[in-house]
Amino acid sequence: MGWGEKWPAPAKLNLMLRITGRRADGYHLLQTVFRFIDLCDWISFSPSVDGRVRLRNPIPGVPESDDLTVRAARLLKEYTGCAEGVWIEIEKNLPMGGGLGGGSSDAATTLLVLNRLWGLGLSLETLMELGLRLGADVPVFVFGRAAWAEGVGEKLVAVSVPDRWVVVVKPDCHVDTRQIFLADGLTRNSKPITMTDFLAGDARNDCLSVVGDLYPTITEAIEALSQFGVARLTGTGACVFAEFDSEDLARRAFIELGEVWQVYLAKGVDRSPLHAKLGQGKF
Ligand SMILES: C[C@@](CO)(OP(=O)(O)O)[C@H](O)COP(=O)(O)OP(=O)(O)OC[C@H]1O[C@@H](n2ccc(N)nc2=O)[C@H](O)[C@@H]1O
Ligand SMILES: Nc1ncnc2c1ncn2[C@@H]1O[C@H](COP(=O)(O)OP(=O)(O)O)[C@@H](O)[C@H]1O
Repeated sequence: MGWGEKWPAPAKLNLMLRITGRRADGYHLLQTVFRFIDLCDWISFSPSVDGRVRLRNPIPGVPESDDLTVRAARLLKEYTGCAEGVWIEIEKNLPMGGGLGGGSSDAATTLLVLNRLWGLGLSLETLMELGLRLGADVPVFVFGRAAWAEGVGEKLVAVSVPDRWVVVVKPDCHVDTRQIFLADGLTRNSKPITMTDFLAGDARNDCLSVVGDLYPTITEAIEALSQFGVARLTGTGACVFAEFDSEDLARRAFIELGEVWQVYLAKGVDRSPLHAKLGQGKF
């Protein structure tokens, strides 16, 4: 591997999401199943001579120093004392505020790739801990496997979920995760379930009722997608998705829904495309 290569930052889906409690600091305790899809942002890195971390193409509306890739690179420097600098370039394909975890995935790709390029030798566990400081969704992207998650999403156990084709519909709205977790009507006391319960079909998302009330277009997207398959909300939205056993069925839904909605056709994968590219071995 070398400088200048493009590295994938895949999207995730929450195949179910239950809120089972709340910590003293206000963060919510969850049970969720994460799986990756082969829809990706792409990030490349080149060395800078002045030791600074800079973005070649800041995302409109996101100040450079707030960008999760910049924050991830600065955190690595601060944690290790590394004096290197880097130029980061992001090819942004994943919708923001969509519940696909794009910003978190960009951060994880930055942590894993710079750890290699800068020769820092940090373990996956350490990178997951650093990731958690950036956001609750970052650890799973560092982990790189479909996972059953608890805590705020940092207690992860690898799981295998069936291979599926996926259609994702992106309603024309951005959902603020914080706003959903602050909502009065949010269910916060769901009974914990097991992976067996999930596999038997218990796959609801506790955020859906609040999200649907606040954003009627998300309810409409669920209704539209339900004509083709079982439609679910990922994370706190805005995206909704359905899984299909065959590419043909998925493609039919993708084409028909694409006449009205912003849609994506993707394949579910158990292993993150980033980890597949990084290969086995030491992080
Ligand atoms: C709930 C999930 C499921 O994947 O939703 P999505 O963001 O993917 O839609 C995530 O865990 C979200 O993770 P992430 O998007 O990284 O959230 P963070 O930046 O850590 O938190 C944003 C805000 O949401 C609230 N928050 C987040 C996670 C959590 N378990 N409990 C919370 O109460 C907190 O108020 C926090 O300030
Ligand atoms: N590299 C990045 N890509 C996307 N969003 C980013 C990035 N860096 C910071 N953000 C901020 O994080 C917010 C959530 O983005 P994102 O992870 O795409 O959504 P979600 O958590 O709903 O999947 C964005 O609205 C943006 O303000």
